[in-house]
Amino acid sequence: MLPTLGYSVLFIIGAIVVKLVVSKIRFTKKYKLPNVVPGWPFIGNSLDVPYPAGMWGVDMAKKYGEMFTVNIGGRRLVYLNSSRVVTDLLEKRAAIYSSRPFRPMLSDIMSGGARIVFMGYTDRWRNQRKIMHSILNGKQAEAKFVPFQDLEAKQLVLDMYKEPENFHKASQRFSNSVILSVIFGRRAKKDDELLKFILGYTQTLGEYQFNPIKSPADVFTWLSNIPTSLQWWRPFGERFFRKHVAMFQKEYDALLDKMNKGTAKPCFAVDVLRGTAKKEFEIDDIEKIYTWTSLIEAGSDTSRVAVLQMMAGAACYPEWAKKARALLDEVCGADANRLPTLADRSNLPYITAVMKETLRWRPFLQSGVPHTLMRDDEYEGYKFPAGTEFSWNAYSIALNEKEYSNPLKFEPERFMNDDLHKTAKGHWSFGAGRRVCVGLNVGANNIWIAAACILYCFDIEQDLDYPIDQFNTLWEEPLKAPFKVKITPRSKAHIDLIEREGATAAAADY
Ligand code: HEM
Repeated sequence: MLPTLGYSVLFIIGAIVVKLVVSKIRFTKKYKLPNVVPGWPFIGNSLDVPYPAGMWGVDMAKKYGEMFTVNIGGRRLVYLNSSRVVTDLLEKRAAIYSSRPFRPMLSDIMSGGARIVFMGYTDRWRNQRKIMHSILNGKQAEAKFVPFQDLEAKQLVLDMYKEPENFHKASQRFSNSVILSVIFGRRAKKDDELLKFILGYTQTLGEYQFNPIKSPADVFTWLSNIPTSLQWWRPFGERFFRKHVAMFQKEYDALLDKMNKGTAKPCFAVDVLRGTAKKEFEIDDIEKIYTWTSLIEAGSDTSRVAVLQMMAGAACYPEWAKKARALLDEVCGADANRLPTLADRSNLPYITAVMKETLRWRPFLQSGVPHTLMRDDEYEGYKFPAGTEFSWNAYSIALNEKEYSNPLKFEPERFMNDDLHKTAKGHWSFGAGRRVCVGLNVGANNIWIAAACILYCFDIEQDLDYPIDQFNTLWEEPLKAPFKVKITPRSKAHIDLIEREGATAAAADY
């Protein structure tokens, strides 16, 4: 009996090995991927990619050149390390390079299949994207956002003045409040419950991204076919989903209550609930919740981090901040006459360059976001199978001197050119092709007004006892300040201005 069982097991193992070898030979005959990085059997390079991956990406690009391929548990991910190849593939061939990897845990279990950022290139994605586009872009949308951005920036400088050590919290509240006002018609409070909840779960989503231990089915996707009772990761994912829906349901119910009492402010959610929004918005409640939630999380986290990076840039390279200050003084007065507003954009092109350089200097998504190829493709002698993933290697492009002169330096002058007002041109921080950030105009204005008000009001300096690590800082650190910095008001007149305009902003209660 035993020898027979032993032979059977040996036979099965042998058959699997032969199958693997045959499919590998077939694959190698048919396809050719660029610079395949050696990995371990079965798990490939799953354990090699650190988080954050920025400086790892820089080193790998130096070693392998314009493209290299890693294997994450059988999924092939090609890193694109130059603007040339990102443009050729993700931009020019966007029609077939715009899907997303299949993520049974993150997308389906944890997000009910309704979170746009994880969706494939499907009709559902197109519809949600259309909805978001209509909320975020165009002249009418801008007219809705700008008053909130101006108001929240005033409170931002007040919060930084009162509690400079909590500058990260001030930035969190600022960006979150802008998008909350547009979506739910309410401001974010200090230590807002929803904001804390978002910061907590975005960190969890980050930790679960392609983590073979926490989220094995996203790495070894075939695991999603085993019986659900054996999927040990599933109960956590389902709990995460239920908690998420319950939290946003609370917002939804609070808004319904305000609508019944006649106290609801005009906002996007009210339009949807009253049925006055467009036809695309006829979607089920889970999808409504995820449309709002995606806007609130993507709209908060990215801008809050960018504002902190702008401050790190000012502390590390003070000469550009001095120049920006002088230009702001010409427009708003050297004696602290008034805070800048977004209406000043046409008179302050240098601040627009500061906004673009903030995005270029240290991209928020350090090694990009994978786009999935939808059918087989060929490029410069390589043959890619459908399903291959491609990511722009953001840090490696941003810090490469073939792409930018003096790339380590924060130097807004590099953007003072004819493309200044093309927000996404000259850097890849908003992504590429058809998946490019749908909120880029809102994000750009958030950074613009925050930078203008902060640079006008404060001296931002390094704390020499704690120099800023420009390369390995985890900028998106959710619970504490990612670096130390000294924030000092410029003068008594500036303090008066901050208190005066900040107090009016803080009093706006809705
Ligand atoms: C500094 C600000 C921002 C940065 C750096 C940023 C960056 C990005 C990046 C890199 C992507 C992925 C692009 C790709 O896959 O090619 C993305 C997608 C997205 N962003 Fe932003 N973003 C910012 C602000 C915003 C804002 C303010 C909103 C909304 C209010 C927003 C909403 C979204 C959404 C919904 C997606 C998913 C789009 C899709 O998958 O089709 N973002 N963003």
